[in-house]
Amino acid sequence: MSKKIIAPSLLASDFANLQHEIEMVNQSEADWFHLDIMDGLFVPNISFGMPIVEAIAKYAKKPLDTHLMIVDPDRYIKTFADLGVNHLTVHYEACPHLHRTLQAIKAEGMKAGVALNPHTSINLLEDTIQDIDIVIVMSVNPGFGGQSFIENTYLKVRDLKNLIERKNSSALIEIDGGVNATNAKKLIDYGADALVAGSFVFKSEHPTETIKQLKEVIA
Ligand SMILES: O=C(CO)[C@@H](O)[C@H](O)COP(=O)(O)O
Repeated sequence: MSKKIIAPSLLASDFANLQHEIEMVNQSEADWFHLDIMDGLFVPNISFGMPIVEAIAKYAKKPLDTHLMIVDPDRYIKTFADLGVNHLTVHYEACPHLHRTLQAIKAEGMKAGVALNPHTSINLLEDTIQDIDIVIVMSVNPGFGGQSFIENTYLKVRDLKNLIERKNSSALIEIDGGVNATNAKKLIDYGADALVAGSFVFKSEHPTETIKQLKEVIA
């Protein structure tokens, strides 16, 4: 069975101690860094941009899994590649030419991801799933950390897994929003490969131990 992945979201970290938070993830059993880029247009919140991604890239020793919650993401594909990002995920809802966008991400040497809002059907990936490396299934409405997990996500993950198998795609399924030690195992059982965890990790008393706990739960 392939290794299951935990990706702490730095959105919930202490930005005043960012280097310390990055080192914590470096030293932990986490697999990826998850970076949430929000523009205040696609989502009603602004998070952080290029200078912070550059600072993170300087210290991070694990892949940078970057989730663009922005309109017109094509404008910044090369910039993120130059900053050292490994996975670049765009929103289905923000890409009128999704196939072209995926090719452009891959041409820059990054894994190409597509994120689906809670209202967006997995069936819309029928014609692109073979070109996708990662599908982020949003289990909250994007824009904020610390929200409650949407229960319908389990069935969506199951249906997406079926689509991936039916189409012989190698896409990984990543779940983002409200992930904790209670829902993690069930998400993996329904077909998830990677789990993003923000508040559950960074707001806990011992983040390294919390990451270890998540890894054990999904092993
Ligand atoms: O993309 C997003 C929110 O839009 C997520 O990555 C959250 O940052 C996850 O945070 P928690 O729900 O785990 O606190």
